[in-house]
Amino acid sequence: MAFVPKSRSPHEEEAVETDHDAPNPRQLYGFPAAAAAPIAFRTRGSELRLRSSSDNMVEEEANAKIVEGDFGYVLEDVPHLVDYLPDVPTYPNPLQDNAAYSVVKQYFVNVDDTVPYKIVVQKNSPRGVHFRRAGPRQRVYFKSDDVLACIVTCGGLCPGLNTVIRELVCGLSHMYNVKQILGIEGGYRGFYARNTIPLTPKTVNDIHKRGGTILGTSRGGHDTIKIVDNIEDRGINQVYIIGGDGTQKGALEIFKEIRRRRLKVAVAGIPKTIDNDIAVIDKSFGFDTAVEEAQRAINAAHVESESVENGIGLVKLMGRYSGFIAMYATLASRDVDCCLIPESPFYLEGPGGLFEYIEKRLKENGHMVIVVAEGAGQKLIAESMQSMDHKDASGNKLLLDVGLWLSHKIKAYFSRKQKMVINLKYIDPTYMIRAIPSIASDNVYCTLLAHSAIHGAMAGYTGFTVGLVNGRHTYIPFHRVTQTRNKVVITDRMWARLLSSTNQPSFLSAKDIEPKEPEKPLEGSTAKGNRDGETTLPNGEAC
Ligand SMILES: Nc1ncnc2c1ncn2[C@@H]1O[C@H](COP(=O)(O)OP(=O)(O)O)[C@@H](O)[C@H]1O
Ligand SMILES: O=P(O)(O)OC[C@H]1O[C@](O)(COP(=O)(O)O)[C@@H](O)[C@@H]1O
Ligand SMILES: [Mg+2]
Repeated sequence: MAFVPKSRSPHEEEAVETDHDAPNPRQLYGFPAAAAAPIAFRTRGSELRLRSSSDNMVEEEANAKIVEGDFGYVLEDVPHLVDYLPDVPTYPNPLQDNAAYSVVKQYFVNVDDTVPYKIVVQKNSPRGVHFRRAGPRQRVYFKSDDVLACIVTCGGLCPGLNTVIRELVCGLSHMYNVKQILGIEGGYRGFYARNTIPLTPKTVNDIHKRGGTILGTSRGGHDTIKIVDNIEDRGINQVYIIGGDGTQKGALEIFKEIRRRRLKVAVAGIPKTIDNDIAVIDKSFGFDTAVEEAQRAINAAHVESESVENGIGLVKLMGRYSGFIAMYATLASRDVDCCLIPESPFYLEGPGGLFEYIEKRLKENGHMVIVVAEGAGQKLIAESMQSMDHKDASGNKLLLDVGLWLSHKIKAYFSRKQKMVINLKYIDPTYMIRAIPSIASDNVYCTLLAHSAIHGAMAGYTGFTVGLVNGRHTYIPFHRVTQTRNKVVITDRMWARLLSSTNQPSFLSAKDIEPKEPEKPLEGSTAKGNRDGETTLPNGEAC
């Protein structure tokens, strides 16, 4: 039977009389209680339809839970425990008795709330893809005393990791009275190779003031079966996984195995990447801190270069596949004359090349500052060094040092030109910008991400990652943030702003610029890459 929402007071949008009457997301979105063919249902006067059913429903749900509504509305929903445990009981949310939160009008998120992915629309645009809004629900699927949560951090460091750990521990304790929280040490392999450490608000109280992660981290070592065996053996029922694209892929595997075993375990991801390369989300935590810290290196490069004749300050910043840190640090600094990123191939010799530009800048200004993202120019270096492709333990490409290579090439070029003596200082602050504690604004952001993850897991959602989409906190299916990578689009306005502010050559000719595909209506999960086909600003705007 279709679910008909009852009349709602602000605190009653999910009102039910008994624990077992809680609206079941399976029913809400057309799944019958047990896996079978989808059914249509009506809510708030609009028809929502499951896009498709298949014989292999379980696998399909792991990858996509798509609901279609009127006027091209598409919800890319996240899994829920009741998808495979239809009889799991619910309880009133303890937040309704919490002195701090109970006074907030409409504290609980309306069960129908979703957030649009594309917000620039025209009169006849379809409503497009939406994600479920994050936040506390009126009913929860875990009794506080029964929760045994664990937290793990994986991949490279990023400012704010400790803040997220702290806020998960304090949020679980203070909002949901959870008493049992374990830290998994040393990344994924810590599940099966290390002992756990108990975490309490007291033990994590001031960790946000420290860089790194108190839990330790690692690359490689993801063994799904061993990890889930361990989760099951320890009786863990909420798993909070903080990490980048690789980590979220690992989290999806863990979720799928947990669901295959029909365990009542919620798996929530908190995306971490200093490179800001995770798809869909507006910005990753720690990114602002990284850009801020990069200013110190750029300032030093500027001071050094303008103090000598023909001074060149060269700064290498992080950015394996995406040049967001370099682009934003350059735009913020205004002292940078040239920014090189992985997305924008460049060349050294000849007209329109880097050497010609350096020479011109030095003649005009007597000094210059170059910022290079570590992933820039990799093809060029590989060609000149005939290097092999090396990978790290997680399978990420190991980069050749573009900073050292470029220093050497620039020096060699100008030593051949005897009339121009240059003075080059190379600064490599790459690890300094990610090993520091997060700045105030990132700390607040970390709190909200941690709280979103907790509310989602308590409400029975699973197999999701939290993320800011157009300034609103959402739950996003894992596969959505791992199938593509967020990159600077060099034919969009933000890169044009950078080119105009530095005056550097674009290193592109008209034939290098692929014609933009004509805009197609977004179709559910087929929509890939940046929304609106434009560069996503870390502040959430598209431009
Ligand atoms: N495709 C994958 N499937 C399962 N686990 C993965 C996958 N890719 C990476 N991982 C695991 O995720 C963890 C972190 O990955 P890594 O790429 O190093 O960092 P990040 O998550 O920051 O991108 C590692 O333990 C790695 O083994
Ligand atoms: O920690 P390592 O292995 O030296 O890795 C350095 C890489 O880590 C990064 O900080 C990104 O790390 P993640 O993929 O873990 O987010 C890159 O900027 C850099 O290339
Ligand atoms: Mg990564």
